[in-house]
Amino acid sequence: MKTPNDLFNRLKKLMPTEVKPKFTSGEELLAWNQEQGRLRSEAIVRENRAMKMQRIMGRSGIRELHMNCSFDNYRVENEGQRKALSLAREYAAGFDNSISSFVFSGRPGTGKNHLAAAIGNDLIIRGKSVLIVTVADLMSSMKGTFSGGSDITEERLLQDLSTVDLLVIDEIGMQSESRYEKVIINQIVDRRSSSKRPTGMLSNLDPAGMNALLGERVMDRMRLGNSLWVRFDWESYRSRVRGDEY
Ligand SMILES: Nc1ncnc2c1ncn2[C@@H]1O[C@H](COP(=O)(O)OP(=O)(O)OP(=O)(O)O)[C@@H](O)[C@H]1O
Repeated sequence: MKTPNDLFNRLKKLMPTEVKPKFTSGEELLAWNQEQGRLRSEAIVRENRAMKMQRIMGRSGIRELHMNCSFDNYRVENEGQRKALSLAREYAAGFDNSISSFVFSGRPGTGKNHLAAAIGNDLIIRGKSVLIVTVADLMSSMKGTFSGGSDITEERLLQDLSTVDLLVIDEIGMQSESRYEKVIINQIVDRRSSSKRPTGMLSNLDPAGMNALLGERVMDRMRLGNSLWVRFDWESYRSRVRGDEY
């Protein structure tokens, strides 16, 4: 059997003298080859992940508006924000192998999406798949699978939603959720928690309101492990957003 050194010596003979190879021995050639294989398989995983997001929502996992939200550009002006920021950072840092979900509830414009996107952006950099989606978008994707022209089934979409590393469901309670919406959210949270995948929820309702809306069964699953529940009860930041800060 040919060794990496035999192969390297043959390559050397074939190579024009002015070409400087990236390696100088058979061992280096082998290591280079293995590294290229590793980089290629990482690229394939990334491509598959991006394709999955496109398939689920027709876009990347975090909306453009929130792509630049980070822990560093979340401004702290009161104790509540300081605590929320620190808990969100801790949540992201401890995400690997964790089953813990999070619920950010409270007033509009207080940074629930900002901190959820900061968690998501941090995880994406670490190679995780993240999808932040509103209930309305979720339902229109589900309903889209019923149309004759759709090439994705309801089951496939549910499966995709249940297997992203972090799914964040936004605007819970914006409309009076229909029975179908409750069943779908129930199924997604159920599937995700039984396969040990965490879910994030963002809502203007308080925990009691979320319980009344989605039911004890779903909200109990959101408490698995060391889950994070934060109340955002300060003034809206929206009037201060200029649009060019990040
Ligand atoms: N503490 C903060 N520092 C910097 N930017 C902030 C802060 N809080 C909120 N923002 C910005 O204000 C805007 C509104 O915040 P965000 O969308 O996170 O609010 P929300 O709590 O999710 O609101 P809603 O309940 O209405 O969806 C965003 O552009 C966000 O980046």
